[in-house]
This record gives sequence, structure tokens and C-alpha cells, in this order.
Amino acid sequence: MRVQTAFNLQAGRSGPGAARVGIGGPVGSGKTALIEALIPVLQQRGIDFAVVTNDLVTKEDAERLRRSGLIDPARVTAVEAGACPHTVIREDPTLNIAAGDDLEARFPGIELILFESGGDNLASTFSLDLVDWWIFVIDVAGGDDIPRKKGPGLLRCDLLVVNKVDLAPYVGVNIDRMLEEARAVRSGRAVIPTNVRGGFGIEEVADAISASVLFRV
Ligand SMILES: Nc1nc2c(ncn2[C@@H]2O[C@H](COP(=O)(O)OP(=O)(O)OP(=O)(O)O)[C@@H](O)[C@H]2O)c(=O)[nH]1
Repeated sequence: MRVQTAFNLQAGRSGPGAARVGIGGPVGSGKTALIEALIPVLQQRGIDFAVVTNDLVTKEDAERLRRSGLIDPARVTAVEAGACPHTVIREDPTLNIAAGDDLEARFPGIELILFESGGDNLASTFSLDLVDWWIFVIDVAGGDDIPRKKGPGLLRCDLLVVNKVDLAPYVGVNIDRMLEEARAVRSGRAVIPTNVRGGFGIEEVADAISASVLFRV
């Protein structure tokens, strides 16, 4: 059963609605791969959800998810930003809000919509008019100095995912130190290490979504 959440009231949305979760982060950090890994876990938990992807001038990520066979293709909507990805998740999220509203109209009772941003830089953040809660995905191959650079995306997100931990030995990254620095700059707020391709950390990300926006434990 869905309820009128504080999140919906805060965002000015009337009535019961799906929780809206953003997934942002640098190009190639593993945002789409994280969604591909989350889909079966969310399905297994009986969560009714859909996905909105954002790309620059194509529908590449949406087509990848639709072709995957993991999810009903009708539950995947593509937004073409046509400009720097942060413009349509922060400055003017109208296209994404409309895409979410359309999914809610087509799938009454839907509980959760995941919004994947196009790959951006460390300053990328989501508007709280669009999402209730958001994840920022970085990866170890981007360098262990990323947490020390303290970009707004990494600092302000509700959950920081540090992906591709399997690659740490190959790129000279001390993963324990990287995680420790990430937690320190975030003043102890949530950080989850993942190896999305190997299925490591996915349940923890699903747990965080469930507890934070679906209020399921
Ligand atoms: N080794 C390893 N590779 C990964 C992992 N997660 C993703 N990848 C690979 O990293 C590449 C980029 O992954 P994507 O999921 O396309 O990344 P993205 O963030 O969606 O990329 P953009 O949408 O272009 O910004 C792909 O080749 C993935 O297979 C991981 O945990 N470990």
C-alpha cells in the first residue's frame, strides 16, 4: 500500500505516489550496470518499479535496459537531455518529472521510480523537486583521490556507492583507505562499496532504498 509520504508533500506532489530515487555520477562509473543488478533484487522483493534513463542525444541506456530482458520494456522511459546532464536533473527537471508522472499514470500503484542521470562530473546533484533521495556512483578506476576532491555530488548525495572494487588491485587503489576517506568527507553518512558486475553490495543498496524511501525494513 502506498501512502502520502513526507517526500511527496515536500516536492509538492499531491496524493500517494511513487518514491523517486536519483542515480548520478561520472561517465562510466557503473550507473546503468547498478540498475541492471538492482532490477532482479527489487523484483524478488516484490517492489513495483520503473526506470527513467537520461542520455545526451540518444536513448542508448534505455534501449540497453529494454533489450536486457530483465524488465518490461514499457517500464523504461528515455529522456534525451540535449545538454549537460545536470541541466535536466537539477536546473530544469521538467522533462524528468513529466516522464515520472507518465509512468505513474500508466502503471497505477507503482511504488518506486529510478532516475538515471547521464554521466556527468563531480559537481552533479539532483533537484529535490525531482527526486526524494539520490545515489552518487563513483568507481575505484577513477582514482582514490576522488573522495578527497569533495565534489558536491559525492558530499550531498544520500548514498555514495563506490563501484568496481574488484579493479582496486589493478589500478593501485587502497580500497580501505578510499572508503575511509569517503566516509570522513561525508561525516559518516552512508557509503557502500560494490562490484556491480560480480553482484557484490547490491543487496545493501536495495536495503538502503527500501529503508530510506519505501520505509520497509
Ligand atoms: N570490473 C567492473 N566493471 C564494471 C563494474 N560496473 C560496471 N562495470 C563496467 O564499466 C563500464 C561502464 O558501465 P556502465 O554501467 O555503462 O556505466 P554508466 O555509469 O552507466 O555509464 P554512462 O551512462 O556512459 O555514464 C561497463 O563496461 C561495465 O561493464 C564493476 O563493478 N566492476
